[in-house]
Parts: sequence; C-alpha cells; structure tokens
Amino acid sequence: MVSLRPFRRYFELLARYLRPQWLTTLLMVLLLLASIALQLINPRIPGYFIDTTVKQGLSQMLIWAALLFLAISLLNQGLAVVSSYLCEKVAWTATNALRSDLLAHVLTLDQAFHKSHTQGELLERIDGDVNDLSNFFSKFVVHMLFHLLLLLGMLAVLTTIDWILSVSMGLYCLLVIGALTWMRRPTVDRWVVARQASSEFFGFLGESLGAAEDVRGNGGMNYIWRHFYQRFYRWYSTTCHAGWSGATPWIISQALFTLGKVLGLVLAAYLWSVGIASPGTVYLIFVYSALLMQPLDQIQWQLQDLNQSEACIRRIDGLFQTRSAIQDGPGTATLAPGALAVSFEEVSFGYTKDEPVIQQISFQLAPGRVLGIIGRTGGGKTTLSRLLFRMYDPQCGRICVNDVPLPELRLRDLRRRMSLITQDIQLFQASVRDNLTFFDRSISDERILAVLAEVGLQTWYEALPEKLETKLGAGDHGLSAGEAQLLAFARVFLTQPDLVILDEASSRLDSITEQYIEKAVDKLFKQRTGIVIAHRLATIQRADDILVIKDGRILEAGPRVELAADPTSHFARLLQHESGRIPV
Ligand SMILES: Nc1ncnc2c1ncn2[C@@H]1O[C@H](COP(=O)(O)OP(=O)(O)OP(=O)(O)O)[C@@H](O)[C@H]1O
Repeated sequence: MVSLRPFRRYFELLARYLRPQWLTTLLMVLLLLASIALQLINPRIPGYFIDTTVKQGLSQMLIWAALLFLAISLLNQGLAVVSSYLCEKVAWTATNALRSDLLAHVLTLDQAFHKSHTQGELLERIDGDVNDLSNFFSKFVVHMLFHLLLLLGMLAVLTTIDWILSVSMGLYCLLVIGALTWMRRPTVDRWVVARQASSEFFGFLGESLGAAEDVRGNGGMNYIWRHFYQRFYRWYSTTCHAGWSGATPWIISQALFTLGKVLGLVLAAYLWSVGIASPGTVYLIFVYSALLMQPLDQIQWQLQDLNQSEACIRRIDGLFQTRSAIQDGPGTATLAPGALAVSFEEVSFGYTKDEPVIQQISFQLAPGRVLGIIGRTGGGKTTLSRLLFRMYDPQCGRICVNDVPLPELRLRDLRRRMSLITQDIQLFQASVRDNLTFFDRSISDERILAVLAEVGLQTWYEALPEKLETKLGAGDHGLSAGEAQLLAFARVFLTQPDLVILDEASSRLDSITEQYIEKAVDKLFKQRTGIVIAHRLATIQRADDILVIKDGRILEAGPRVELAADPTSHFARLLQHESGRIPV
C-alpha cells in the first residue's frame, strides 16, 4: 500500500516555505497555466490548416492561421523565459529560508552533538541536502502541476474527438504513473545512503583541510590520500548505485511510451478506417498521442528527482528531530546586575557515562573575586568552565550563579553575562571590526578604537592597511598567538560581561606581549568575577582563591595568600618549583 506520510510532509514543507512568497508562486503558476493553454491550442491550428487545404484549397485564411501559429509559438517561448526566472526565484527564496532554519536549529544543539559531527558533514546537511531540494520547491510542484494539467487537457481534447480514444489513453497514463510511483521506494533508500556518503566525504575533506598544516608537518599526507580515495570511492559508488536504480523505471517508462505511441496510431488508423476520423483528425490524434508522452516523460523525470529530494527531506527531518541535551531554562529567574557569584555543589560529570572526568567538586566564588584553577593536564579544569557555561550538564550535583541553578536560567541570559576566552581563538574571515564585535553594527568605531588601545593593540591596528575594514584570517593579516589573545580580550571588553573565564594559552609569548596581556588581564578582572585556568605564575598571583585539581577532584582549595603562606600546602610547593610557569 502506498503510504501518504511522505506526501503530507511534502505538502507541509511546500506550504511553509512557499506561503511567504505566495504572490510570486501564484504568478508562476498562472504563467504556466497560460503556457499550458497555448500548448493545447497550438496543435489545433495545423489540423485546421490541413483540413481546410484538403476541402477548399489554398486561401487567405490559411496565411492568418500560419501567422497565428507562429505568434503563439513565440509567445510560448516568452512565457517559458519568464516562468523559468520565477521558478529560480521561488526555489532560492524557499531553500535559503530552509537553510537558515536548519542552521538556527543546529546552533541550538549541544556541544556533544557538535563534537560527534564534523563541520564538513554539517555543512553538507545544511547546504548540500537543501541544494538538492531547489527543484522540489520550484520545478517539481510547477512541472507536476503543469504536466498533470497538460495531460488532463490533452485527454479532454481527445474526448472531443472520440471518447473511447480518450478513455484508452487515460487508462494508459494511469498505468504509467502508477508503475513509476510504485518503483520509487528502493531508489529513495539508496539515495539516503549516497547522501550520507557525500556528507562523510565532505566531513573528512573539511577536517583534512583544517589540519593541513599539522598533516604536512607530520608527514600524514599518505594517510589523507588513502582515506580521501576510500571515502570518495564510497560516495561515487553509492551515488552510481542510486542513479542506476533510478534507471530501471526510466527504461520501463521508455518501453511504455513506445507502447503508448503505437496505441495512438492503432486507434487513429481504426477511427479513420471506420470513417469516424478525417485526415486532419488522424493528424490530431497522432500529434496528441505523441504529445501525451512529453508530459508523461516529464512526470517520470520529476519523480526521479523526487527520489533524491525525498532522501534529502528524510535527512533534513532527522536533523530537525535531533534535540539538544541542554534544554533551555524557563527564564523564571533573572540575574541581578553586577559581578556574579558562582557555586558548584557536589558536581560530577563525564563526557561518557562510565568515565568520570569531574568528581564531587564543590566550591563557592563570591562576586568580584578571582579564582585560579591549576592542576595537571587532563585534570578537568577546562571541563569546569564548560559546565559553568552550560555546554554540558553535570550528571550529579548543582551549579548556581547568584544562587540560581543554571537550568532555571535562559541560556541566552546566562551566556550574555559571561565570557569565555579559550586557548583556541577563532577568527572569522571577516573585517577587524566584525571580528571584534561579532557582527554587531551597533558598536561605534570610537569604542572599538578605545578598547584596542586599552588592550595594547594600538600599534598593531595602526599598521593595518585598511584599518577596521582590513580582512582578518586571510593572506598576510593573520595574527600571532599573543595578538590573537589580545584580540579576544578586546572582544570581551566590548561585550562587558560580569564573569570572565580565562582558559590561558600555555604557549610561550614574548616578554612584551606578556606585559600587554598582564595589563589587559588586570583590567579584565576589575569589578568582575573571574575564573582563570592558569598556566603562568603572574596570572595566578592575581587570584584571590585557588583550586588545585587532580584527576577530576579537588586536591586543595582556599585563599591564595593563606595557601602560599602554608609551607605544607600543595600550592606552596608548586610555587617553589616555579620559574614563571606553573608545572602541570
Ligand atoms: N569533548 C570531549 N569529549 C570527551 N572527552 C573529553 C572532551 N574534552 C575533554 N575530554 C577529556 O576530559 C578530561 C579532562 O579534560 P580537560 O580539557 O577538562 O582537562 P584540563 O585540565 O583542562 O587539561 P589541560 O590543562 O591540558 O587543558 C581529559 O581526559 C580529556 O581527554
């Protein structure tokens, strides 16, 4: 039995993305209807031409008939151009809206989802799958409607000639369309596999290009090439497989079309032999039988295209149905203005259920104080900052900001009040201004320049050829590690958060850049609560409280001055080792 579910889904998608542009869509449909009418009228003129010539010989009327035939043909071409333009417009508008909805949805998904899908794969799902729907949004609807109406129109015209002919051809058309629909299902499943292979290929490609510097530097090119060919071959073979499985209905449809033409000829010959049809009518029957194959052929191509579209729709639906593990809070609680207080109560967390990374961590951080977190690499320091940002939720325990448990706050409200400066600073291929303001055009140039001076980037800024318009991340205008860190500080100064988490870069910086960074960090923590995952002694000396983490547990905690003064403390021993950098 044919399931109606996909058809309902097609209708929902079409209604959602075509409704906003109903006027253009309506115009497109009207133009196509006009074109259908002209295609139906036009073959009648040569029929009239032949019959009149046979009965009356050549006359003035025949010249007008020929001119009318030419005019209609030209008008039809004109309509085709305008309707093609409208189809493209409708398709782009609809697919762009779908792309934005998908992107917005993907951005709400949690960190675990993003970690388990490569960027290239997600790009393919947001853009590649949607790209394949452009025909669905424009030509599919229009062509199906167009060619179904054309078929009905032709059958109606055939009824005026002979009803047996019309009924026979109608049954034949139903047979062809039914057979084509029935043969679709396995092809759709194969297209789903092919689309997945394409996502995996682009995911791998994106990863390899992103890591090009490391791969080249470490002699990993052979690995990249081998995997490139393996994934490319899988993509290629699954696509061929899906394409070939669509060829079977095509071959069968071509056989059925030939059968249809023969049926038309046989019926025309029969009607002529029993004296029902004139030579002009025989010509009409012949033309309409052949013409019937054109819409059927187009319907066949559209159904083939629908196979790919349905595979994409399934994948798009799958993505839309993926829910974030982090549920947005109800927003019933709000945070008072000013520096934020933080508390962790018996918090335990693991990226996977059976591997705890953080175990029963409890601490409190008063507003305006700075907490320095130190410990061995892999101890769980960065994980603490991710939990505070609600990129993940703890499996046990509670994290509060200003005594409000994080799940009660709206994510937007929470994250707006905090800034995270990580070791890995992301630059956009965009202007300096956009990189600093995150595309917020309401921030004035004067403010940006003041902040750049504040963090010590004035000299760097003055050397930029196009000042705030200079493109970053491209060509010569990349940034050193130190400059990138200062730029990240500038971003934070522009957003004015009430809590700053600084996951310090452990890479060595030159002494002048270090000085700039020290000054910027001083300003950063003024009148704000700060958490610093510290790698440098200078930064830790700024902390009011210290948390020493080992294997996901608190080894030691307390005010920095007290711990430093206690020679038996772990912190004091670390300081004794110290020559500018905290050992990990
Ligand atoms: N996204 C992730 N998925 C799975 N495991 C992770 C993930 N991120 C970190 N881990 C693991 O969690 C543990 C703690 O990592 P975390 O980054 O919090 O340590 P850290 O103390 O900040 O280390 P470092 O000082 O080197 O930055 C490590 O064993 C790490 O391998």
